[in-house]
Amino acid sequence: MGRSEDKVFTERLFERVEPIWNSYLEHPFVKGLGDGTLDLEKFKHWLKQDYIYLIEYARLFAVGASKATDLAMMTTFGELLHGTLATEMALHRSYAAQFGITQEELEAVQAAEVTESYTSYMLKMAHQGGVEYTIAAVLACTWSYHYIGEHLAASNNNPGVYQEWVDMYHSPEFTELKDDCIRLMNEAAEGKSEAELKVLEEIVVKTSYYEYLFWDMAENISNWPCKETV
Ligand SMILES: Cc1ncc(C[n+]2csc(CCO)c2C)c(N)n1
Repeated sequence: MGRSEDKVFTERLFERVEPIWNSYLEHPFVKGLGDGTLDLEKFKHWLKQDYIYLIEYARLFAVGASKATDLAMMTTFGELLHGTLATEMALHRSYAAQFGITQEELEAVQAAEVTESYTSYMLKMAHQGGVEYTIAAVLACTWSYHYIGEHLAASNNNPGVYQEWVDMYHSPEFTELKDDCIRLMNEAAEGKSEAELKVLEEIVVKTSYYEYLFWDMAENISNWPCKETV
């Protein structure tokens, strides 16, 4: 019998999500980031929505810390929480300032449909299960951005005004955060039944699809269709 437990869990996950993540690399928004041709208005929309996304995402690490099964895991969640609130959100604030968007404006942004749906889904899963659900919910986000950052840095294109973006997501600090998430996932998967692993796998697949929808939302500068009339 072929036992999938013989493979490290995240290797199995990667095989499942690789085609989805490769589709990000073909997405016009991501391509535009990589070669510097991305329309600034689209980037500003992404930035504002991502700021809201990160606030909700940071809550997930707090849920993870509260559900952690040992002190080392709790510490890792604390570091991930700090990394998001301090490092990543600071880059967003600095980009925003560069483009004339104030911090007050950033905080007043209304979540677009995808932002709300994606963050609500992750938080729902995190609250529903043990700590492994939280880890599965955050994994695609952290890992797929690193995947994109690495790919864009390796291509010989010039990201221009988006250089800092590319640099951040494959920087040693972010590589470490991504590796922490992978390690947490494999530790949490240890000893789980195939049925339990399947549930975790579906969370990673679904969040990977949400990541694609998030790129689409930014590319199309979409928000709730009624926003102009309310
Ligand atoms: C939609 C969306 N998905 C993923 C990330 C990337 N990201 C979010 S938190 C984190 C780790 C620690 O800050 C990383 C890499 C993003 N910014 N926006």
